[in-house]
Amino acid sequence: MTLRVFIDGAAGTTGLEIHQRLASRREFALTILPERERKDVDARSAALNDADIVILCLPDDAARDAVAMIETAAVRVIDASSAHRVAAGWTYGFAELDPGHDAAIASASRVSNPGCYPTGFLALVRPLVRAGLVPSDWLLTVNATSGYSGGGNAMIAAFEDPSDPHADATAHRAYALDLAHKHLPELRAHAGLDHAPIFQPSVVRTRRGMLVEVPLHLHAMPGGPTLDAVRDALADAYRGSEVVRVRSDSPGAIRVEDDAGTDRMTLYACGNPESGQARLIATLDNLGKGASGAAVQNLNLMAGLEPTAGLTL
Ligand SMILES: NC(=O)C1=CN([C@@H]2O[C@H](COP(=O)(O)OP(=O)(O)OC[C@H]3O[C@@H](n4cnc5c(N)ncnc54)[C@H](OP(=O)(O)O)[C@@H]3O)[C@@H](O)[C@H]2O)C=CC1
Ligand SMILES: CC(=O)N[C@@H](CCC(=O)OP(=O)(O)O)C(=O)O
Repeated sequence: MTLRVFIDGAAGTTGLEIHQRLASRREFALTILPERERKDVDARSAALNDADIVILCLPDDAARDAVAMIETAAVRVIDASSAHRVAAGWTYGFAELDPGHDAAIASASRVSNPGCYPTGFLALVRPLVRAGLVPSDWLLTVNATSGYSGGGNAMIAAFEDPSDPHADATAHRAYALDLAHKHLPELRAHAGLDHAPIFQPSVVRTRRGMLVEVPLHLHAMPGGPTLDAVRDALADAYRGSEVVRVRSDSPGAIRVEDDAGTDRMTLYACGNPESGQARLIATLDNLGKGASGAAVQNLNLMAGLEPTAGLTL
């Protein structure tokens, strides 16, 4: 059966990438509104209610409005925005979050795609909390770097503006200095932590890619887990996954672009076994596993298809 899929926000960075990934898929009949109608409430309402599955690639407020416009739970939703990531009645769309979580997504009516930074953080931390290696009340920090496409069309235009002589002035910019970034609720809740981490994001002059890092003083933690125990817990959590890969080595350097252009994520447990200090690192593409790739993975699951169909791994 061909499923009718409406991408609301298809002219945006995330929506465009989802459109490109789905354009050649025969299992789906896509609805994309023309430029003159893409913000027309009547046209969007008709498309939203005529679909089997809608994918929202909109700012948070517009995503909430879109959900309110849907008249029946029979229309299933994947929301790429941060509007519903800790909302009751929504399934968090990170298939590898826990064993069996892919089945919860497959049967869900309302699925919220994870944030790009949380995808890296949760992949590193949640299995360690689940295994009891990181206590739920431990205080964590997450340092992260994103390509500028993470800021959508507006940030891409600012970094690439040919008319601005200063457009290339920024190599690296720290932000969210008020420690109130919109990702904090999902970072805490889905990691299973009592306290939100200190979240230190930055954006760099590369178009896409992401590096998310969690430092740990293993020696100070209850039980003093070893670096090997941490690496083994990560390897156990993602054994058999085509999307999330755990490297057993510790390379000399890891680049923000290492997984750019793909829908995969790579995890590392680096550090110094002598001093008992670790640097857990995830690389992914903010527009791949961090957004559009995850949305297509969730769509595949909800449609009962091979989860990795159409993904670049
Ligand atoms: N970029 C990324 O790496 C990631 C983005 N996301 C999330 O995906 C969502 C989309 O982000 P992104 O693609 O980057 O953003 P963009 O700004 O690139 O795209 C958003 C699109 O939504 C359109 N839009 C805004 N309001 C409405 C409306 N009322 N009705 C219809 N269309 C509307 C915009 O049109 P116009 O520009 O004309 O206003 C634009 O085309 C966000 O919620 C973001 O948090 C999630 C993970 C990663
Ligand atoms: C570089 C940059 O600005 N990144 C965005 C995060 C990406 C985004 O808005 O989307 P999600 O919340 O859905 O991940 C930010 O920090 O707000």
